[in-house]
Parts: sequence; C-alpha cells; structure tokens
Amino acid sequence: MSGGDPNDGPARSVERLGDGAFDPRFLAARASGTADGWRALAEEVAPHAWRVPMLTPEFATTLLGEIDARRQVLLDAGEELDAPNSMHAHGVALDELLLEWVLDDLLANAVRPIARHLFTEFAGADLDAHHGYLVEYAKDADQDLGFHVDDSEVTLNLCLGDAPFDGSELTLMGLRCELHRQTVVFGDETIEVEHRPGTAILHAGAHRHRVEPIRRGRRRNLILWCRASSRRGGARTIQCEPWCGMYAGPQRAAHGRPRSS
Ligand SMILES: O=C(O)CCC(=O)C(=O)O
Ligand SMILES: [Fe+2]
Repeated sequence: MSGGDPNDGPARSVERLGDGAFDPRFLAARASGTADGWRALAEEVAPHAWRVPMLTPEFATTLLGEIDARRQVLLDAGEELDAPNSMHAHGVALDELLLEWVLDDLLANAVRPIARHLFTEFAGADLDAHHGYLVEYAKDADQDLGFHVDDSEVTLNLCLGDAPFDGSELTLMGLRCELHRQTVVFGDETIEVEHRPGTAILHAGAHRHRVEPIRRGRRRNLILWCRASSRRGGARTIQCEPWCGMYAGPQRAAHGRPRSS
C-alpha cells in the first residue's frame, strides 16, 4: 500500500465480533444449532430467502464508524478507492480497509451456522470463501441497482443503517439456474423486502434481484457473497435445478413451474 495504512487509523473500536455484537435472539438460535431454532427466528420472505435479526443496532453503528474511519485514513493519504464492483459507483470493498477478518468472522460465526441448515441445496455447510463490501444508497451516492444475480452460493445482505431512510427496498424476482436467468418473472415471484438496521437478508445467489430507488436518507449495507469451493472450478455440467422457477423435472420444487404453462 503506497499511502495510508488503515490499521494505523484512530479507530480501533472493533476488535472482534464477540457475542456483544449479535442480537440476543440470534445468539439463542445459534446456540440451538438446529434448523427448527433458525426457523423460529428467521422469516422466510421468499423461497430460499430469509430475513433474520443479526447484529445489535448499536454494533451496526460501531462497525459503520470503523469502516468510515479506515476509509478516511486512505483518503487523507491521497489514495483512490475503487468501487467494490462494476454494479456500484459508491461503496468500498472491505479488504481495501484491511477488514477481511470481519468478513471471515461473519462467514464462520453468522452465515455458515444458519446456511448449513437453511441453504442445504446451496452448499450452505461448505461456504468457505467470500467477497464483501459496503454499499451506499443516497441522493449523493448510488440511487438504485438493476436486475442481476450474485456470484455467490449464498448472499448475506446486512443492513447497517445510517440516516433514517425510505425506499431502497430489495426486490427479489425468482430463483433461476444458469440456463434460465433471463426468463420471465412470474407474478408471485416479485417480492419487495424492506431493510432494517441490524437485520440481514440471506438469499441464494441465484435469486434474481434489484434495489428500488432511495427516496430519503441514506442506506448502507454490508454485502457478503459467500461461496463454496466445492461448487466451483473443475468441469461442471450446467443443468436446471429443482429449485429453479423453470424446473420441469419429476421432482419439481413447490415454487417451480412447468416450462410450457
Ligand atoms: O443493496 C442491496 O440491498 C443489494 C445489493 C446487491 O444486490 C449486491 O451488491 O449484489
Ligand atoms: Fe446482488
């Protein structure tokens, strides 16, 4: 790194994600270690998409402060920070801020304990890699986000809050396998989910989604694309999966539909 080192900044408020960072209901579900424990806490907003209280709002604010302070160290040193990916003009990748360990911690202690029970079709127990970044929606930041799928098996979309906001809902638009990404969105597949500070939406990366325009305030979320190396690399046959909304095979999922109807 040519200029500043974010580890040298004034902010050292986040040392590790101890139990105090998590919502007590989340800790209780995690202690249960069962699918039923998670299902009692999480709300199934769409097939393979769950909303779950995760962090205390206080810790969410602390984490935002840490991110801001580290980013400021780099900006003060004259460094230019790239947008976290091609979809976002604003926001920042957390590895640039040397906060990779926060993402490791979230994957191991927050995402995998749920995903091993609620995302079995998406290698939930095997999630072992990630790409994580902060997104920012406001009048002077990103306004919305277009229709896409994530390069992940499971995505953690964790609202850290900021100024009270209206709009900027996450709209889920149906699960699709790689063969059927661009197919029709059925009427009952469009599901708008509100973000709440401290609360996470966990969804299969194959869920098509977009973000509605922000109408007021500022929303900042931590996005963690969680991947399983067991599902990547090597020769793969791309085929339709039972969870795909276009699946027409014998074990069609409850939400799947025959291709011709
Ligand atoms: O901001 C959101 O709620 C979604 C962001 C998103 O879909 C992404 O970064 O892949
Ligand atoms: Fe996304």
